[in-house]
Amino acid sequence: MSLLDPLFRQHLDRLDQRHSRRTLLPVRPEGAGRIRRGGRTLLNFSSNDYLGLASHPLLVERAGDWARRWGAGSTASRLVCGTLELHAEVEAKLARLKGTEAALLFNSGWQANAAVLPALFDRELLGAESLVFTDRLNHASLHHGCAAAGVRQIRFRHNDLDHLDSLLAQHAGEPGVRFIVTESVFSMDGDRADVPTLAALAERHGAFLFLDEAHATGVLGPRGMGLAALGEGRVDLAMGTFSKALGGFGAYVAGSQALCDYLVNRCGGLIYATALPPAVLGAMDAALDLVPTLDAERARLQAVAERLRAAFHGLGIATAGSSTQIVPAIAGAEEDALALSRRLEERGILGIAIRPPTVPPGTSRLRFALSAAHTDADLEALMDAVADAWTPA
Ligand SMILES: Cc1ncc(COP(=O)(O)O)c(C=O)c1O
Repeated sequence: MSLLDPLFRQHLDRLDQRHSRRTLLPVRPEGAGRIRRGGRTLLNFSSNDYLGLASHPLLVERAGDWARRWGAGSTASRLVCGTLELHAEVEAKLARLKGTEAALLFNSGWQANAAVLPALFDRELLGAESLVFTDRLNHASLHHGCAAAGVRQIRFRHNDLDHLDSLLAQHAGEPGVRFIVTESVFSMDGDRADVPTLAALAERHGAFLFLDEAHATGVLGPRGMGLAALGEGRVDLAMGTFSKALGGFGAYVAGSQALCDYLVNRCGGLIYATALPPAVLGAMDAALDLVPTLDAERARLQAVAERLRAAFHGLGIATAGSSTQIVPAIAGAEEDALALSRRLEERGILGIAIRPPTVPPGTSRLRFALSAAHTDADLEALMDAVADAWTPA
């Protein structure tokens, strides 16, 4: 019993009343887009394992091999003695693939965003408060980074670059470095940002462009290296993760050498955290070998997503602005999304309900994430189950 348990319980009761309480439900991965939960095998359309690499033998083998050769832990932070030759090798390989001068590994995407943004908005570095323009639907970790830095966000309407342009113009006379902070693929709507236009706006308004590529890395852009790698304009910092299409864990920042060297000296989340361990680095290294070879899987993923969207539209189900492997089915009310998710589970499909505060109120949804591991028969099963379970509002 902790001192605050009565308050914790009150809070949980309120969440129960609003159908908003979350719980942790253990599952067992079964590979090939399937998991086992509550004694049943379910087709999993809720993971971010877009290329099916989480169980790929090359990643598993190299993770095990590097752990056996170099140990279970990295034993210290990057700046003490935790930077193994392996970190430097993976960073160099990643920078080559991304076409940037340098890359820097972080322990997770959340940690990278929460720690890198405050380092960039540093008043000592910039001499003034930053002007930070952010997409309204940015991921929680980007909000957290802004909040940790104590900056006020100037929010533009989701993916509305005319609105961003007008806000930048509106603040033109004010002192301070401008930052545009956004994502290339939005995790809950599955839509993309227009990166070349973002880069042009950044150029015109003298702004630093920070692009979160968590859901694009591995899936979009040349050799799956994300939309910043298109090279259509300057992206000052591309952040991405190894935890989604790359099948493992951890994150990266790719950009100039000076940017990465600065972060090594100023970014608390890198300086004061133990470095990633060899097994994780082994999986990263193997993913970087595989991902450039997976153009056929990427093309299929997009084609399958297109089919799913068409099927949903045929049923009258809105899919927000989805144009990627993430296809939301908007239910509206939280309890409707939860009921739908339960009905799908009865039909052998895992489609998790996503609710506020992760998405705006009134837009609770099932977020379906497709994977190259899903077969055509899996997709048919999903479409049949949704057609069966969906009750129009
Ligand atoms: C856009 C975005 N950025 C960052 C993260 C955090 O990445 P990680 O899961 O590696 O901590 C996520 C994860 O969901 C995300 O969707």
